[in-house]
Amino acid sequence: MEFIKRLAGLYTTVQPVLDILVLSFLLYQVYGILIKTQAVQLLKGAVSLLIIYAVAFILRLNTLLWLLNTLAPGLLIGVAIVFQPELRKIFLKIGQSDWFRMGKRSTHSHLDSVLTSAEILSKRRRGMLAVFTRKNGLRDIVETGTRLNAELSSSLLVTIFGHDTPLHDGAVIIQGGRVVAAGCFLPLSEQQDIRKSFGTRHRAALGLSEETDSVVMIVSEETGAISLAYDSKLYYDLTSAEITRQLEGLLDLGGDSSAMEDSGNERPEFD
Ligand SMILES: Nc1ncnc2c1ncn2[C@@H]1O[C@H](COP(=O)(O)OP(=O)(O)OP(=O)(O)O)[C@@H](O)[C@H]1O
Repeated sequence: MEFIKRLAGLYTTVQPVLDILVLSFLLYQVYGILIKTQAVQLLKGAVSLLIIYAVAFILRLNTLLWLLNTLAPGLLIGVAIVFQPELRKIFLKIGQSDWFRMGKRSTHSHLDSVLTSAEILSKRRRGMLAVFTRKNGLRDIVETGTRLNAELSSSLLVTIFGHDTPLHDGAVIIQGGRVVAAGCFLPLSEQQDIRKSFGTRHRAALGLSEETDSVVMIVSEETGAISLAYDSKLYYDLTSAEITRQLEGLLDLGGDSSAMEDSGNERPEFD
């Protein structure tokens, strides 16, 4: 009995810390999702309205307060309509998050296999789209293609993308060293400021990176450029060393993905 009382006493001390930790974690996750879905505009709008409301409340600007209170339901519906794509992306990310996933993770040799195949395909001017899954599951995307569940190897990827077979059209989904599916259809990005010369392959890679936390490697059929798309950005025409460094960080293989921001020539490719 004494022990339970002590435990309860200890919990009372720890409770505020736990409260703050859980709240910080949730706020951090929400912030991450907002940044990655480019819904910061939505946040800025909401904060501006809150500030106006607070000022009106403190200064007792009754007419403004009345107007804001009257318009609030309409504003909420309006915001939901105007920011429907952003809200959709936020909910998609939350819904697909699999924070407790225990599945196998990608390793260095998986990364090397994909990069080797990308280099071979690049020389042969064959296009490729390879998706590395991270926390978000891609069940819906996998359903659009053909399930393979095959062991990942560079020869398998070169076989898929190097020949005009039905599976070369679309993307392969890679998870934990296995090619889960091929010929998958990815959502197309609607970003306007992406380079005009980019076709649907690059748009599809960018589109998936807007809706999920996946990393997509693209080989351009036209130029042979190897690029990466993640966190709603496209990093065009990277060297093998840059790709390795990025993927090491993004797939938790001991590298540093923040290196992208530090080096000059690796800016996202928009104009
Ligand atoms: N939504 C999509 N999901 C998956 N793959 C797609 C999608 N849209 C296009 N692709 C792939 O991209 C190919 C068309 O590439 P397109 O030439 O339009 O793009 P691109 O970005 O200019 O690339 P490239 O530089 O390789 O020509 C299709 O044959 C198909 O394999």
